[in-house]
Amino acid sequence: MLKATAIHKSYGNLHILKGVDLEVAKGEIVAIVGASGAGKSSLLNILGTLDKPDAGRLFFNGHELSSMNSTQLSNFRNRKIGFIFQFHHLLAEFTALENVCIPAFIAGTAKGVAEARAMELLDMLGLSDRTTHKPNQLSGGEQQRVAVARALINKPDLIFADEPSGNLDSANARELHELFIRLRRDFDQTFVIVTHNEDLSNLSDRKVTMKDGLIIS
Ligand SMILES: Nc1ncnc2c1ncn2[C@@H]1O[C@H](COP(=O)(O)OP(=O)(O)OP(=O)(O)O)[C@@H](O)[C@H]1O
Repeated sequence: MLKATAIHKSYGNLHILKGVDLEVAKGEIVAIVGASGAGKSSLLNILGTLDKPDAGRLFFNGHELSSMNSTQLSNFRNRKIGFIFQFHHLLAEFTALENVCIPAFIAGTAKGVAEARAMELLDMLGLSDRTTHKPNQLSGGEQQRVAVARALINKPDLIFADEPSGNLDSANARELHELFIRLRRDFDQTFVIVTHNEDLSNLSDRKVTMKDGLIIS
């Protein structure tokens, strides 16, 4: 599904990614682990097309992404990729339902269709009685599950998550990890997850370890 070859990235004179190769197959949960500063988030941002590599190639289902212009890339991101971050980045003035719908509206989905799908997702994630709550009326675990529903609304092929349970207590973290496993089992959902959480990396199908800008195992 995803193939990255010889990815390089520097910030100023800091060479952060030094030739990273990675392939991810459909239905896999890949955890990227490694010490702080190893380049995990930088790699995830490049794989998710949020940032551009200085050198290297990126393919998605055989299509080369490096040749797309920025409009094509944002369309691609909106339709094919979901993101979950450590801090959920929900919009404070919108309800849970509205937050989940936003990527669908950006993709041009009709309001009724988007809301029906958002309700279905919120229900699946145990949030059917929280749809009209605003983010500050939700617990941390609930906020992160709303962010998961938002990531899923456009039925993305691939979800990138950066420390998704980094801000959760252990019970909520465990619940989120089980949700990822359930989404993979029931929907063959593919994930690439940067995490320091051993529970999550142990639950994943494959652990990729980074050190000093390279994948070492
Ligand atoms: N936009 C940027 N400008 C300058 N330096 C950056 C930028 N983004 C990352 N870096 C630097 O690149 C290095 C790798 O950062 P990155 O966030 O990819 O590491 P990480 O492995 O995800 O670390 P952590 O586990 O602490 O999140 C760090 O030294 C960081 O300071």
